[in-house]
Amino acid sequence: MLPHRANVDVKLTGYDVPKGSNVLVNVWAIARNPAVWKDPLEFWPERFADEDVDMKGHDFRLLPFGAGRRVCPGAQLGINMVQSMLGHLLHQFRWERRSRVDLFIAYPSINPLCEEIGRRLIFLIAMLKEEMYL
Ligand code: HEM
Repeated sequence: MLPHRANVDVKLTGYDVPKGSNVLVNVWAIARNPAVWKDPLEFWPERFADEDVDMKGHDFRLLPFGAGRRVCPGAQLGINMVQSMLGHLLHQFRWERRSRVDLFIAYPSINPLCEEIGRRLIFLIAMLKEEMYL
């Protein structure tokens, strides 16, 4: 999650977080935690159809838009845009399932790209942190 800064001394689940600390919620780890999600590394979107998972910040298992006071104000617009884009793709193209696709095995070249993008994002965040309020 985007970094935030504690503006007061606070105790969180037994840990002292001093005022001024940078705080990051590790959503990457939450999403891959088998205690939270069954077979977390499986691409299995039906998992969300089976239970009612709020994605606007009330269910801490899934936080695509963050939570609390700094939750993404564009969440509904984002959801509408994704649905509209998906609808257009489904409408304009004929889709068929050839075989089971493992995205990471099928496109190994994506991995280094993801890592590079990740590195650049971390660099960008570090720069923003210097320049701004993060
Ligand atoms: C699917 C699309 C989107 C995703 C996944 C997304 C995700 C996020 C996340 C994770 C945060 C950080 C929340 C936190 O720190 O707790 C955020 C913040 C923010 N988002 Fe989005 N967002 C999306 C679309 C949009 C759109 C369409 C807009 C505006 C039109 C927008 C405007 C913002 C703004 C202004 C913030 C900063 C809020 C603050 O710090 O007070 N987002 N978003």
